[in-house]
Amino acid sequence: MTWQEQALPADHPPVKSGRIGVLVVNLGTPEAPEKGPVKRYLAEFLSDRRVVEIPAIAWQPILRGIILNTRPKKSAHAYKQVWTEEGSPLAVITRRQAEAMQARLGDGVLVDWAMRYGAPSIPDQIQKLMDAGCDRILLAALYPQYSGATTATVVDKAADKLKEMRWQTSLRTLPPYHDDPAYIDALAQDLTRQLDALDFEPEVLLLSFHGMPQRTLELGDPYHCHCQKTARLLQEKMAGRVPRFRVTFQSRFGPAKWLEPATDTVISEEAAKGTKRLAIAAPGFSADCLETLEELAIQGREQFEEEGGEKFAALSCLNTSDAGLHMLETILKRELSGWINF
Ligand SMILES: C=CC1=C(C)c2cc3[nH]c(cc4nc(cc5[nH]c(cc1n2)c(C)c5CCC(=O)O)C(CCC(=O)O)=C4C)c(C)c3C=C
Ligand SMILES: [Fe+2]
Ligand SMILES: [Fe+2]
Repeated sequence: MTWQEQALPADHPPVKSGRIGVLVVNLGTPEAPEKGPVKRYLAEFLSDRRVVEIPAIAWQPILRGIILNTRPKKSAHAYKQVWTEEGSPLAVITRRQAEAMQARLGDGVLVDWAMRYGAPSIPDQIQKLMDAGCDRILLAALYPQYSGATTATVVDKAADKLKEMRWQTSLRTLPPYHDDPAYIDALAQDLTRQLDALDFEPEVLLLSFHGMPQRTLELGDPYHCHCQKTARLLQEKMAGRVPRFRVTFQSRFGPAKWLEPATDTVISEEAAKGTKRLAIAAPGFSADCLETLEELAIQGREQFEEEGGEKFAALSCLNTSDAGLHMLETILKRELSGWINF
């Protein structure tokens, strides 16, 4: 009998079987569009020190005393307007993206998905992949533009899980892809397809990115620069398809100064100067979610029409479009190279 054939002691930890896992991650979303689940979700999200960079001793009383007593009701109402039979759009689309990647990457890898806040959690999904024999995992947070509040906190959460282990899985993380030709091409192709299908020609296309506190830019977070670079490359690629592009930042939260110009301010400015036909895209979101479906498609439209606009279109995110899936397949395969060659 060779040593490889000897039985392991009963209490021996499971032997990993050399499989490769991919964990697709996005922000997270409540379990239901009701006050209780929204409150639990917001409590977890807004307690993350990467998201709200105020010392806990000052922030937690504000969060627990004010925000978690007022915002959940309002947010639950907003979630109700976009909720689907299968659940929250962000979770449903992320799951479908992972399923599509499993089909495209083949049996050589196991693809699963997780939410940074809420369920399925990153630690549970890492455990699941390891239980299935993965000793190498590619952690793919689907944020094209890097920020401490999004990309870094996903890595922190995975590292918290690995901290518990004697025998860790190897981990790779997907780099930001804000200027990757595969991403820019996918956006240009998919937005052009959607513009071609409209029954009007927009005078302006707003490129609306999620906002961040202005302070994060001053502290060196590359997020703002990544958004600007995505926008510049996309405008170059789509040159001539719409007369004007404008970069804006949405979803301001709290009283601090956020990145400008704000999307709602720009919608007002455009309406005030007589723009009648406006389209809006959200290239920083890899999946449609509350921020695109409610804030842009519902509130944005209402605002533009009330202020004198006539034609409005909120374009979809890459989601599971052909262009979007092709892009994800390209960047995941590239990141897996050396582990598995396609
Ligand atoms: C795409 C990148 C995102 C960045 C950067 C980001 C920063 C950021 N967000 C908040 C506060 C909130 N964001 C909320 C929702 C939300 N945010 C993102 C993405 C980014 N956030 C997504 C995809 C979503 C949608 C989630 C969904 O369920 O569909 C919310 C919750 C909704 C609400 O109550 O309005 C809050 C709050 C901060 C403070 C921040 C940067 C520091
Ligand atoms: Fe956010
Ligand atoms: Fe910048």
